[in-house]
Amino acid sequence: MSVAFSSARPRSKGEVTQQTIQKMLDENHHLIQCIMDYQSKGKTAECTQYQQILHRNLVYLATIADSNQNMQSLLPAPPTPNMGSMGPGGIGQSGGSGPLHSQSNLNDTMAPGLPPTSMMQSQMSNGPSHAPMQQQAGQTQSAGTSSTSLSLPATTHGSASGYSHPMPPSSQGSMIQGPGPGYGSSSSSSTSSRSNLNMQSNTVSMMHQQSATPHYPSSQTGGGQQQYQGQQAAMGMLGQSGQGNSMMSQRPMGTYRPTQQGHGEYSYQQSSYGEQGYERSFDESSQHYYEGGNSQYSQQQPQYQQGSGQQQPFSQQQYPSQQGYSGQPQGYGPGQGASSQYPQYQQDQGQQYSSYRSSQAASGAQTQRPYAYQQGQYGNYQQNEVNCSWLIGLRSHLAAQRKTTGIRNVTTSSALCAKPRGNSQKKELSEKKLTRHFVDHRNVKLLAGAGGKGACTFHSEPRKEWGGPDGGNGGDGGNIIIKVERQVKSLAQVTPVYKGDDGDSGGSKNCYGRNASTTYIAVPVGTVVKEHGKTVADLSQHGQEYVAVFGGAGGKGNRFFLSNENRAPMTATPGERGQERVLQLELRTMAHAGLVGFPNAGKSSLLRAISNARPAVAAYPFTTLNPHVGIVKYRDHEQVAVADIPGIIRGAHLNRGLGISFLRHIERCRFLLFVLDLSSPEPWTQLQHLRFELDQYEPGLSHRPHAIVANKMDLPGARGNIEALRGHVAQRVIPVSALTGQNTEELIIHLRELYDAYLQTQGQGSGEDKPTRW
Ligand SMILES: Nc1nc2c(ncn2[C@@H]2O[C@H](COP(=O)(O)OP(=O)(O)OP(=O)(O)O)[C@@H](O)[C@H]2O)c(=O)[nH]1
Ligand SMILES: [Mg+2]
Repeated sequence: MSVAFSSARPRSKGEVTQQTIQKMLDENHHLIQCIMDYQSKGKTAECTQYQQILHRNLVYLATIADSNQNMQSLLPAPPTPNMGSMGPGGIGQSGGSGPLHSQSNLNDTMAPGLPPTSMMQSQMSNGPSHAPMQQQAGQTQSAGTSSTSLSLPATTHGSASGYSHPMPPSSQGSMIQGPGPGYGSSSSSSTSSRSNLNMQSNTVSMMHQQSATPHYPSSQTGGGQQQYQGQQAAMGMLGQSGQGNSMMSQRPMGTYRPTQQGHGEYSYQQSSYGEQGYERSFDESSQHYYEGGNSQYSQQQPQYQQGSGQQQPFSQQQYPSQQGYSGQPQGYGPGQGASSQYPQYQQDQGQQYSSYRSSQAASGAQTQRPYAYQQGQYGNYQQNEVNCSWLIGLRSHLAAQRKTTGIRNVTTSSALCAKPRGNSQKKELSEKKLTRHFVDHRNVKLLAGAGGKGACTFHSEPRKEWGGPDGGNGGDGGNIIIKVERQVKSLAQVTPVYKGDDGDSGGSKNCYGRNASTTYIAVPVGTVVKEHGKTVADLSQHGQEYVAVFGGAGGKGNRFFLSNENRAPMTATPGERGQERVLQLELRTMAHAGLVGFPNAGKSSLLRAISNARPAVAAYPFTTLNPHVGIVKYRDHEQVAVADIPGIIRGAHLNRGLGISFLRHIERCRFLLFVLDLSSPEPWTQLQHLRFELDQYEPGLSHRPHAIVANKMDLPGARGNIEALRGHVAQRVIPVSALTGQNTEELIIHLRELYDAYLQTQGQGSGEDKPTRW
């Protein structure tokens, strides 16, 4: 630790006087005002700049404080009655003997002009209880052990010889390393953290001092309390560093700062930073820098508390989050009965730290300190009260301003910062829009690309004037291919005319023209290509292609006509024209079963009841204007596709109603479900008309495997019709209610029976195309 201080000392650049520090404090004050001004004006960039400068100053001040604190070792022990028996100092720091203490070295390099007083020492240091320890350490080191903290053995702090507290090593060591199970730092980790101390010693010291400072206070009297508050504020100003405070006021002195403990705390501090997910940058980190000190402070306290078995329940209450300490060894009892000693201080402390820390934790920690310093000793700190207050204000200001201005305040990766999105569930398209986008018939004119013309050129170059013909051939024209794409659901995107690309012309130097690229027309699965009413292609599988028109061949260049008879052919042919066709594209819905019925029979309702499809349902005819396909799933993962076909009325084959154009969708259905409205009179007549219309569209279509679904059984009169219907038809009748879902299970089971029967016929090689398995 001492090495860390030594490394920081050069930064002070010469003699540091109280005037210098005061000047810097004034500068900080000015900076704060500027920051607030800019903040109010909304100039965040300037704000950030000034905040960084301020942070730098604060760190610098803390560094000076660190470098000067070791004067403590020269100073007499503070008048603490508890010192010998309790507290960290009482803990015995006998170890001054340890090589870890570099107090003697630091004394040599102590800044001149700093008035070391016992009072200051006591104020700054962590306490009187440490003073003896440090003295002892100094003595021991002068006896020859002048090694620095760099020579710390790679052992735990508690066991380090240089920091041999008289107490059981386990107590201090466990506290420093910490952490215990709750923090999980091991001795190796604490050791490794030590290696970083050179860089972070200031931080350590500041944080440590912060934690140490509150111990003095033992605010016993009201007047002294006020003084102490000033002192506390100063601490808050300088990164809540007690050292900084002492520096400002009195040039002070070494705080109580057992080096190893500082290391240990530091190492713990590092881990705590990691746990807190530090992702803020400079100005933000500065805040946490102090907060870290604070937290460290609050974490350190429990260690002491736990050292005293009597305080343990209290500490647990105050630090519920640090239950990992509960298993710490005890017997390090500085704070016996201290909690009742500083009730007022607790309150004040809580107020001071309330802006960035749980005041209760801090105050609770304070109460563990037995160091009963007299308030009179802090009289010199009164002069800093103003500075303290405004720096305390600064912190709260900065914290508040960061929040208001959003300067590096949050991480955008947080879910809380994510842009709120609306309901991801898209609104269902209305039937009208669906109809507009659903096209199941197209006439297309296809013109393949023409071939490129051949070139007629002759080679010529110096000394080779007659190089012969070198005209290249033209490229072939582009084909047009109709290709099935699974993603395409209708023929809406098919345009009336397609023109293939022409091939490039040939060039000189025997350059051939480039062949034109192929033009693809994407169509949905189930598209039938017809020409003059005759089916030329049935595209029922994804990826199937049909070359509708071929591009023209490219022309020949004059090089092609070179012969012995004609050494200089002047002939070059143009490219051929591409093929031209007019085709009809028809989409036939691919489904296993088709729902056929009159309008308002409840087809769409039934499909909704037995599948996941969501066709529109309304109490008016021709609600459904294009087919919808739903999938009925079974436990054995078999799936049956059911298509909802627009309603058919009597005379549909004469183009009444919607006509029978949509009946093409039934063509691919392997079995049919005739849906009858049982609430209507004589429902069997509906079945007769439906069959008639189907046969008008395609003879024999009504004789496909089918079932009769008697819908709307929930309505009155339907039950009477069911028996009459059964008397008129020989096929199976399944009474259901699509509205209530009544008996839909029987329909689903029967659907599976039809499906299985269909599969069996397929297995026997009926020769029919197998519908796409959904
Ligand atoms: N009470 C009762 N009403 C039903 C039942 N099934 C359908 N409906 C009603 O009948 C009306 C027509 O239902 P749809 O499912 O749109 O009939 P559809 O056969 O698809 O009609 P189109 O699409 O025009 O051919 C709606 O008001 C439904 O609520 C049923 O089982 N019981
Ligand atoms: Mg419908």
